[in-house]
Amino acid sequence: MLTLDGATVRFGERAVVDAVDLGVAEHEVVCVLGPSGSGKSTLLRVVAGLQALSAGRVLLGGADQAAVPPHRRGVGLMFQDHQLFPHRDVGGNVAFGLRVRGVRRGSCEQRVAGLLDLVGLPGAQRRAVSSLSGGEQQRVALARALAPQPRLLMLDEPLGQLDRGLRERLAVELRSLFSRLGTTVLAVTHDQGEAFALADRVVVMQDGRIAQAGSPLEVWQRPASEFVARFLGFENVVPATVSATAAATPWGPVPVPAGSPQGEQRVLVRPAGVLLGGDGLACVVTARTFRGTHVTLTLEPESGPALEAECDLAGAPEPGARVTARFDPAEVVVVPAG
Ligand SMILES: Nc1ncnc2c1ncn2[C@@H]1O[C@H](COP(=O)(O)OP(=O)(O)OP(=O)(O)O)[C@@H](O)[C@H]1O
Repeated sequence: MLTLDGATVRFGERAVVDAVDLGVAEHEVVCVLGPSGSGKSTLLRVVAGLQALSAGRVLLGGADQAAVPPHRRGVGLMFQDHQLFPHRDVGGNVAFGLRVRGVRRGSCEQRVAGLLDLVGLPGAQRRAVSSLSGGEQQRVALARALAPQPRLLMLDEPLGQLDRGLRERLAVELRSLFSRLGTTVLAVTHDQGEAFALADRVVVMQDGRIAQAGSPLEVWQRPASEFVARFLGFENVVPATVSATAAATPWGPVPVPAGSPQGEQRVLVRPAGVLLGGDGLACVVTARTFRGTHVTLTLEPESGPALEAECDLAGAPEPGARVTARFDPAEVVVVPAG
């Protein structure tokens, strides 16, 4: 459906999108994830035809888009601030793309009603946009983007403005909606939870380049670099010298899975892999955070940086308690620095 081939955008000397190769298959939902300024929005603008390439190609359905203006590309774009027309009602907003394409009033009204059902706002045609909550406005913006049946739907921080609870719920709803409709989606977000809930495939960007691409599970289980690991929120990452199945780290020896890369690397220990008790690294508990199903502890070890540990609600030690920490190799990943 979509192929980016060495796509590069330079502003002055700086490549904001740097030789990106990326494919999106029909019916696939791909989420581009990355910190602010990593080039995500520019990438979407390139595909939409709103930003010219300095080098490389954009192909849609196999056809080079270099000479195709934005309105002829058949892509829908939904921005983070949803940009609804405040003076049109909900129906007028959803119908906008249909009316400009010359769809007749009767079939237009039918389509609008169907789309509002689809996004969970049945019968909302005559409501004023200003009377809607943030989440409802988001749904209207989505219905408007879906209305012309774009072959590729692009979402820029689709749930960015909403509070966390609503964002998670809408991400799950969107995912099921897209799979029912068979929509091909390229979304960008800086929120890993949103990306993981929405996507078949996640693409992590770092300074205009792809740092890692894979299924949410692959990326979560095996971050490709220290950058990706930290971006996903993993804090337990230290320099390490790996030899066979042990790594020398500032925390002392850490067991690593067989087949791990050897030599100077970084070691990531997932919080669930920091086990309390037994013969291990002496630590003091400095913080305890309740997470609903478990407790996250911050430990200050006798050597090395702070450690984050996850443990059961029952019997979780209090701040100030002295504990020992061991490491479960199943939760340890050796990653390259960078
Ligand atoms: N027209 C422009 N001229 C110069 N620099 C630009 C232009 N557009 C974007 N940039 C720069 O390119 C970089 C990438 O911007 P982009 O908006 O693609 O990042 P992003 O990953 O989408 O960030 P955010 O999550 O904050 O929206 C930023 O440093 C930005 O300042």
